[in-house]
Amino acid sequence: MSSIVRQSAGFVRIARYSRYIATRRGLQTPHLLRAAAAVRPANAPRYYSTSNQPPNQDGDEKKVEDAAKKPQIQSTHSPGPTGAKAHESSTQENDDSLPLPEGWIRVSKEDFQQIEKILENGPIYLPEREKLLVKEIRRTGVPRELFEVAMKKQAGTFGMSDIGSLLKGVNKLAWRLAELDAENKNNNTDSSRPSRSYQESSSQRSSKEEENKREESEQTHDDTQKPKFEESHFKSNLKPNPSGGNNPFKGNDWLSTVIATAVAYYLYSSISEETGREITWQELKKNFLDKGLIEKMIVRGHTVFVELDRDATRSMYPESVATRPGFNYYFSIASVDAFERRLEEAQNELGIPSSDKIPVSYAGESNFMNLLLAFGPTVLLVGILIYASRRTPGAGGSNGIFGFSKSKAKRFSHETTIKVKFSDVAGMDEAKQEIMEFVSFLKKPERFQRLGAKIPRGAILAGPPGTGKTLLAKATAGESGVPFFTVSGSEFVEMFVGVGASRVRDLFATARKNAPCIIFIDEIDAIGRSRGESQRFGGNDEREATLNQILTEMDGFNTSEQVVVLAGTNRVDILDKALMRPGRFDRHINVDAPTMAGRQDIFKVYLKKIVTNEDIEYLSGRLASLTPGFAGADIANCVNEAALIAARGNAATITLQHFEQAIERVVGGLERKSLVLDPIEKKTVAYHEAGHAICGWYFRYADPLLKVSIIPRGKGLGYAQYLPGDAYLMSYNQLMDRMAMTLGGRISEELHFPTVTTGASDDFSKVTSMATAMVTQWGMSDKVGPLYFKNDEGKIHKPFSETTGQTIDAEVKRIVEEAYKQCKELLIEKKKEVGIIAEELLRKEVLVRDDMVRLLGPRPFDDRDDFAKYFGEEAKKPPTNPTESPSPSPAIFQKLEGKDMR
Ligand SMILES: Nc1ncnc2c1ncn2[C@@H]1O[C@H](COP(=O)(O)OP(=O)(O)OP(=O)(O)O)[C@@H](O)[C@H]1O
Repeated sequence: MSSIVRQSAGFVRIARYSRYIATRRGLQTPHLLRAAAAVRPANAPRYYSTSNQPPNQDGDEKKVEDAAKKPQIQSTHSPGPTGAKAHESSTQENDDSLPLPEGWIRVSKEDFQQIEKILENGPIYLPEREKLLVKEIRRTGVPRELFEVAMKKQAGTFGMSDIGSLLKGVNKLAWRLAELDAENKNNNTDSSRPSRSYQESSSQRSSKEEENKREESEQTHDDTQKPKFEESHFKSNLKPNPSGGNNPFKGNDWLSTVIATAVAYYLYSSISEETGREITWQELKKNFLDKGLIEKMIVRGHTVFVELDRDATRSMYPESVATRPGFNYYFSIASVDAFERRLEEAQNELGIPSSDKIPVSYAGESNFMNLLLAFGPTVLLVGILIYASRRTPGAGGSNGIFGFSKSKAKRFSHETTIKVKFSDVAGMDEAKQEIMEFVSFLKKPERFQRLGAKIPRGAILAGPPGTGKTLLAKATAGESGVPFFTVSGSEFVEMFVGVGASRVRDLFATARKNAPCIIFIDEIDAIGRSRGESQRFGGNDEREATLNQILTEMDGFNTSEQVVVLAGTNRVDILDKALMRPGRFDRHINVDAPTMAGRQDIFKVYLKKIVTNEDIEYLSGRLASLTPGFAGADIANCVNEAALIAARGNAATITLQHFEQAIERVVGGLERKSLVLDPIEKKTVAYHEAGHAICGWYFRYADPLLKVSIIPRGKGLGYAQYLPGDAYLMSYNQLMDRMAMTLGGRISEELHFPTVTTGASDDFSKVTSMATAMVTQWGMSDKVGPLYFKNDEGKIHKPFSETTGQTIDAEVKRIVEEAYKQCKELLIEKKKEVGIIAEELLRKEVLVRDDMVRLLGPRPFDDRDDFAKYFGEEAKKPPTNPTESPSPSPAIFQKLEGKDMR
């Protein structure tokens, strides 16, 4: 395709050039017209007016005399090319004419008209003004090629093969006229030095004048009104230049001729006379078939071309286009059968004997077209595939097409994207410590190699979501300043078999090329799941092949290759043991949810990035104690939420209140202002939450209560917020108090309403799972004993006997009943207090710790240290947010113990 485009662009260039020769370099009309205009005022009357000639002009009189001495020129008309000799001989008869170069022919008036017609209508377009110059060819003669073409045209034998000659002739002529023009201009500018040739020209001019006048009177044309050029400008003693000067088409250069022919064909075919015309069957029958003028018919697809007997047609229709060579009528047919029938009938009607019937031949539409239609789509498809495969970097061969087998790992480099440093990762000092060793290995490998230490190949970072595993890996790359390739385990898995393994190969090959570098495979459990585990569910060969490839690649490193593989997962428990063995992922780094101090550090990192006037030390501590169980990602989100809340209120800085609103939003969910509870439901929710609050206040081991609310948020209709603190061990009593407190809502409903609601189901779920864990995992049941039964819901068979199962059920029930009894005794005792808190809740909707102290007096037990520091008497009081709009609603109650109670 592109070659065709290039080719036609080449034609266009040549065509332009050809035209350029004829119009710019050749005829130089603008100059000519300017020159003509300059002399016209003086000379025009002498040329174009016979009646207004000024009487006393010596020069003119002399010219008239000269003209009278010269013999009259008689044009010799030659009917065809054979008359060329006669034309050449006529050169002597015309003194006004210029010497004829070799291969040029003098033309008669009739021939001149014919040539003029060709030049005006021929393949090369001449602007109107330049056509006037064509008149000059009476004096210059014409190239033989042009003359012959003119004769052929006159005889009606002009064909495609003559186009080359025509163009060549036109070019030669254009060039000659241009030279004349150039010479005349030179003469004009050097008027102070009249040359001999000029004097000759002057003498010739008068004879020309005479001739013009004679022609004018003969033709009785009113040419006097037409603008004419000063002829003296074209008279010169210019030596003939048969080779055409600088003409690029000079001589018989075959290439020029071929190109010229091609250009001419292109131009001519676009403007030439028609080569065919559609005709109806009726017309064809009436005008040609019935008269026996049809020689042959050719069926091509659904078109029939009619070949006429040209001589017979010429004798019958001498003026018809049908007589032109190469001209054919054609008509369309619906089907070949129908056409044959019709033709047969028409010929039978005319009584044409079978031996004289019109021969019909059948031609394939076009071999090329047929081939194109048959093989084109296939060739195109194959071409596209090959093209696509070539475009894929490194494609072909083992990499296959479209890059399916290329690793999708994203590459980051120290200079461009990885700006994370260890200082940006807060609250996981041990993990940082572990991983920093990789950095020193990448930076100074010789320190390890010198002592014969083997460089660790990789580390698995395991921990809950959002705890900063990816961040830690990025910081490692940022600190070590090496390229960092990050890819998710799921990106190895594709629907094509073998793709995962080849992507692993590609990833490691790229990493080796860029060593030293770090590969980080996030969510490695997507491919690193234990092979034995997956067999149980039918297995997945593709995933296993990918895992095997990772194992192979990690084995394939030699100790000097500085490629470190880090992997992140939330499910380290299901990873294949082979992956975890030393020599592959040597280090197992736990990245757990941050402790209180860790959260404080993380808060500090993010508080630095926002605008706040609060004391960062106090603020970060308070926020950290408000957010037990929060991972780094939750903290980052919380700080951002606070900034958004502050911005929404057009605040100048972010205050503690904004942070607390943000935490509440993150913990409890979005406030549901549209949820309107009816009064009974609202009252039930208030008493339910008051039951929890009273339990939290009066049970010794309950977590400190922070806030009670009956504003619906997230999925819950109300909630009580406790601060459980970072408890790593829990005693039996703590568990019992927590269970009793969780049942406080339902028991309060029982005590204050005639019936109970569905709102306590989430409480029951928590209580049940706590009691079950006490019996089956924590060894807190004497009857079951110190046994551990893993609660795996996927397993069909329980890991204990039927009898043990019954014992477990009985023990779980017993523990829950004990907690129930404990709670009921307290709430019966504190029934009045429950009522006080519930009524206050109905009024204010949100109660904070201060309200509880005001209504119930101080809590009878000491608070935890951290709680006392940030929320006790000595601490600044957190601003309350009682202004949030009330909104009652149906169904489920949900409470929050920090984050755990969701
Ligand atoms: N210790 C931390 N210090 C600072 N920012 C942290 C920390 N942990 C998490 N973040 C923030 O949380 C975002 C998410 O962390 P990251 O993607 O590293 O978690 P992850 O453990 O890889 O999670 P997942 O297991 O879901 O992939 C980080 O971009 C960062 O903003």
